[in-house]
Amino acid sequence: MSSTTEADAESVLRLVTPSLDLKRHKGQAGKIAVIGGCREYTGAPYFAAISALKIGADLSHVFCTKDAAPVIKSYSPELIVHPVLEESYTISHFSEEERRQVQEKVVGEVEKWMEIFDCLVIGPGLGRDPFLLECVSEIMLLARKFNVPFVVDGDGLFLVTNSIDLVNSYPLAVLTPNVNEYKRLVQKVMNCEVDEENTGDQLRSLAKQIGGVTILRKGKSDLISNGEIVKSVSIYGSPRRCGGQGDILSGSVAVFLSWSQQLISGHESLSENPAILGCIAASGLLRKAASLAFTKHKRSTLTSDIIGCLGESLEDICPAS
Ligand SMILES: NC(=O)C1=CN([C@@H]2O[C@H](COP(=O)(O)OP(=O)(O)OC[C@H]3O[C@@H](n4cnc5c(N)ncnc54)[C@H](O)[C@@H]3O)[C@@H](O)[C@H]2O)[C@@H](O)CC1
Ligand SMILES: Nc1ncnc2c1ncn2[C@@H]1O[C@H](COP(=O)(O)OP(=O)(O)OP(=O)(O)O)[C@@H](O)[C@H]1O
Ligand SMILES: [Mg+2]
Repeated sequence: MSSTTEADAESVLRLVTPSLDLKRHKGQAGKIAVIGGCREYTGAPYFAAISALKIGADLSHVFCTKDAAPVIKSYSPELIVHPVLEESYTISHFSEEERRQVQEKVVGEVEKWMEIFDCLVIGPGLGRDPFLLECVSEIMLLARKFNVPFVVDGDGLFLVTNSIDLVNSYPLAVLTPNVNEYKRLVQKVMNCEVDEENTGDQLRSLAKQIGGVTILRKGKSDLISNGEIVKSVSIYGSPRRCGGQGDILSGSVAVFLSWSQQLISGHESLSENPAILGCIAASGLLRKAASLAFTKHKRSTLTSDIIGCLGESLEDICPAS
């Protein structure tokens, strides 16, 4: 029997979005890092990182490969871009020992910054290069060591599906699979097919089997579970399915999760789960922005149009003053 209940996403957005306060200094509204961006994909990490800023985070970093960095920098001077990740082709002539040194260097470059981040987004446009994914596995372990929450999306989910221990039992991990990514996750972890009749129950079992991580299953309705409760967000969005909307979502979850954590750590009476709140808020806002962008642009609506509507949509719910 399913016990999925529709979340009141607007109330959650009002609850977790901090007021703009002149006493606050740079950084207090959130420092986010996206781990992603390779030769093929530069749009995805940009969409995730810029969405975080547009919603209200103070700083947004991107850790990507050397080829991707100048491209991502050229999209926006607002992003702090670190060209540190390496793909196999750049080290193909290296010995085992030299490869180990490169991996240590890559992970060291991220470690220098790890403590300052409120949340990581791991995977948008990461690609599937084996050496790069090995380094990213180490970065995930490092984030767990530092207790930094992370959102796993895109190719990060490809990595995690094949090495579930990377996220198993980490309560600060959020997975945001699309239809294909969810199917692979269910097949690998539960050894069965997606059950469209019992979506909520299956999602809850999956999250439980991965030790209580939070999963946001994207689709016609977004479904969210941490293995205990199941929430849905079904606010009308947009009929356009252009690529990149999931990237907006992953960057948004990172910001709202950080804000929820801040809120809850300051209020002992609040017992809500910050990852669940972050997912509900992000899903609600993305859908509202997608709907607004669609009323303006109809069939030509693109991901950048939706990003352009994030501010107006949030303002509608939580006015800045
Ligand atoms: N503008 C951009 O840069 C965008 C990049 N994106 C990125 O694209 C990547 C894939 O995301 P999708 O949502 O398309 O993933 P899906 O898993 O939904 O689909 C990808 C398809 O391509 C195949 N595929 C991908 N990489 C492959 C590889 N190395 N070898 C063999 N087959 C491969 C998969 O099997 C699948 O059929 C992610 O990193 C994602 O973040 C998307 O977010 C869309 C926008
Ligand atoms: N059928 C649908 N109807 C309405 N909204 C949807 C539908 N499918 C997805 N969405 C919305 O679009 C958002 C992105 O989901 P989508 O499945 O496109 O992610 P994705 O494939 O990872 O995207 P990306 O191209 O960025 O990788 C979801 O949060 C959801 O709100
Ligand atoms: Mg995606």
